[in-house]
Amino acid sequence: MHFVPNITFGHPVVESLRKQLGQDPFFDMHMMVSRPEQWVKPMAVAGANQYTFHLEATDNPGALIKDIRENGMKVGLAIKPGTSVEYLAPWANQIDMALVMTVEPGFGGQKFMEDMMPKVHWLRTQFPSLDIEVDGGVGPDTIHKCAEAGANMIVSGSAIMRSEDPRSVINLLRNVCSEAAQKRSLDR
Ligand SMILES: O=C(CO)[C@H](O)[C@H](O)COP(=O)(O)O
Repeated sequence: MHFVPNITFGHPVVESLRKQLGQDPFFDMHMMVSRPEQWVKPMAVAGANQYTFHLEATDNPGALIKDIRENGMKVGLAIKPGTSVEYLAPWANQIDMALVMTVEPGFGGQKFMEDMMPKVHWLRTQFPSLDIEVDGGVGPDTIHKCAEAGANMIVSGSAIMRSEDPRSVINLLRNVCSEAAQKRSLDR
């Protein structure tokens, strides 16, 4: 299970969830912040497994990637809808996950931007084994587009939280992604 805690709560949530959960969760911290450099150490100390920062928020992605690794975490690199995927490509071999935002960062409940799917498809074609995540407006109505484009990780907020049966929504989202990934591996 991957947890993507909201930065509003920050690293105390990581510490407290780690204590409460009787399992070993994977914490990916999606840092929708300016100056992401300043939170690497606190997140590592709090027990984060992966640190995802925005390409737009730093002048030196290479140094930040190195720092995250030296602090024992995996690296995620996110781009906003207005950022071309070509800016992410030079870093793709140095990261564990590329995150394509399918809404403007800020808040949940926004409309899924289908026109981000070519970015996902291009990344999947160029980097077949890279983890590719989509975030924003993802739910039962949009998951097929994400999975077919090549996303294997998703963030889904409102579609799950507003459902009367969150478990079945989670299962559906999971199954659609796994089936698409299986099909891709058979096609290769
Ligand atoms: O934080 C976000 C945007 O800034 C996420 O997109 C959001 O939390 C996901 O929620 P939803 O599925 O409702 O779009």
